[in-house]
Amino acid sequence: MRLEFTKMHGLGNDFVVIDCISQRARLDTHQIKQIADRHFGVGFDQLLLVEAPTRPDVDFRYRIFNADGSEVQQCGNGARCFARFVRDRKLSRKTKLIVETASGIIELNIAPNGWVRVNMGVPRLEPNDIPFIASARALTYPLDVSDHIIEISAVSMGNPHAVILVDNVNTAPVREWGRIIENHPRFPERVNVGFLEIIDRQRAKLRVFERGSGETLACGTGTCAAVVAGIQQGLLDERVRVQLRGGELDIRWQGEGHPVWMTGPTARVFDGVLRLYEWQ
Ligand SMILES: N[C@@H](CCC[C@H](N)C(=O)O)C(=O)O
Repeated sequence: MRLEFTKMHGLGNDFVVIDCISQRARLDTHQIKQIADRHFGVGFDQLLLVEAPTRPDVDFRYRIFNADGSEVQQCGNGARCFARFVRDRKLSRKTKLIVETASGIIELNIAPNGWVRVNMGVPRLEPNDIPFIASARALTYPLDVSDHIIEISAVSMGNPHAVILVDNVNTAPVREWGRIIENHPRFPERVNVGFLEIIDRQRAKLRVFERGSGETLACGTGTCAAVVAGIQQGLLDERVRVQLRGGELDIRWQGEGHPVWMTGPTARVFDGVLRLYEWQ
């Protein structure tokens, strides 16, 4: 199978993007993991598939796979790259795209400078919607993590997120706790784990240990979830600039029932061709 692809990134969260409208792509989990491999493949945090819509009121279908081959509901940095990809490949001339994902509809607005503003949808905070096992909804929940009881917030941005407040993201146990919390039995579909440091009411720092991919240089949905958790706890204002290891994102949330808006850059790194039969 011969497949053209583009390597892209959003703040260092990197992607292989494949146009499945102009070419036929059927990838199994083994092949996805091989492409994800940074030594034997191309390497990516997520694989993004651009597909024809399954309903008349949207422009495209957007599918997302983690490096471990699992298909997931949402990817914020990927959504911005998706918009840039369809514009660069001339799959659409629209500057506002309506896109279906496994967790619902998102709206992508492309600015002339390549930045993209995304309506990431309304966050869900009920434990069952995340899904997270808890007897009732709360601002924070105690969770047992390697002999500690820590406090986490739980937010769904279409995909599940746990958010932990820390004093310093540089010294936070991102990999150690990230791995444990990702697979914690109270998160039946596993979880992305964000470590949030508040600088002031408009600025924060964040590191994210992503479900199925490990720590990434940035996570768009993780950033939205962390800002939602910070606003809910009265620590952040409605508009927040978040510093991630790979750069900065602008997040706006007007509160419960409103969608989260995320604005950030996109980058195209190179185009390539995969010949999957060579790996068998
Ligand atoms: N990098 C992403 C999130 C990708 C999916 C995540 N790892 C999951 O399993 O839910 C982003 O920018 O949002």
